[in-house]
Amino acid sequence: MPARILDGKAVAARIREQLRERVEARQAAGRRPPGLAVVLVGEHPASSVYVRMKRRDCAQVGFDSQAHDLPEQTSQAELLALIDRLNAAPETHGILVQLPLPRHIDAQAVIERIDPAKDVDGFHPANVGRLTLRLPGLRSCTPHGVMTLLRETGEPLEGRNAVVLGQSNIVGRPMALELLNARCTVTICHSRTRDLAAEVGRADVLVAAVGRPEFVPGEWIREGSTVIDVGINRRDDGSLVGDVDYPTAAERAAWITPVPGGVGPMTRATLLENTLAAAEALDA
Ligand SMILES: Nc1nc2c(c(=O)[nH]1)N[C@@H](CN(C=O)c1ccc(C(=O)N[C@@H](CCC(=O)O)C(=O)O)cc1)CN2
Ligand SMILES: [Mg+2]
Repeated sequence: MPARILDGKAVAARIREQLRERVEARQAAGRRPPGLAVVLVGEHPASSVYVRMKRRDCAQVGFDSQAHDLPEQTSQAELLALIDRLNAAPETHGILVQLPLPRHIDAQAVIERIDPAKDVDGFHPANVGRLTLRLPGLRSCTPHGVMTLLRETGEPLEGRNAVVLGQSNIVGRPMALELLNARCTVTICHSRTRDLAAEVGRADVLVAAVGRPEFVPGEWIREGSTVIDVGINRRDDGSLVGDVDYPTAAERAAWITPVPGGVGPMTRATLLENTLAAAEALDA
């Protein structure tokens, strides 16, 4: 039986519709719309695309989308000064600084300058710490979105073997914590992992976030597993592929995310959810 598709695009559209209704209700009660400041430094081509999509999503659900497009030469001090202003602005509930930043800027210093209550990316150490301790807080969008998507399968996660490929701060590490909090048995694999094929073969739930096109062959995939592909790799012909070899993996998995249309739209929908949650908490 070929795998069933976990359609992130459709789930994200449903989330946006629910958010639009909640924003309408908020405004009917005389409250301001959630405000999201999206900060883009320089002209990284993929980042420009993602930022445009995020701003379009905001408009669709009735958020106040606040654009801050800064030149490549922006200094770290100038960027930190902008963050300070946004931290203090009552109309700004969420602050997102698109990554990667130009090399002359220390991204970690920028992340740590954002008020944790407005850190809708969930990257601030305070929010990562809260996730680690199973305390409520703003949770990183891609892993949080993956958890929403996993719920769509209707299959319980408790006790399942989850394998995360990749240990980045944005995806791999928070993803492993999310799965642990859902009471999976979690393995994180990275470049020093000895027998990747064997580890992947034990995965009831596999999350691939290595950033290498079609890195995971279908023959590694456990029969009947759930395969979540976080990779978004652009091929020379302009098309997108994930980190998993989709056609062969889909022959063995029970559920699989497509690329595009899987995790990417869920990352963006979760950003909107986080922004509304931040607005509700800040304006309470
Ligand atoms: N501040 C942040 N920077 C970055 C993040 C992040 O979560 N916060 N993640 C990635 C990029 N990213 C969000 O910014 C992102 C990438 C892709 C998509 C998406 O919707 N992809 C579509 C395809 C888009 C296309 O056609 O190119 C899909 O997968 O269907 C959403 C978010 C790095 N930086
Ligand atoms: Mg995708």
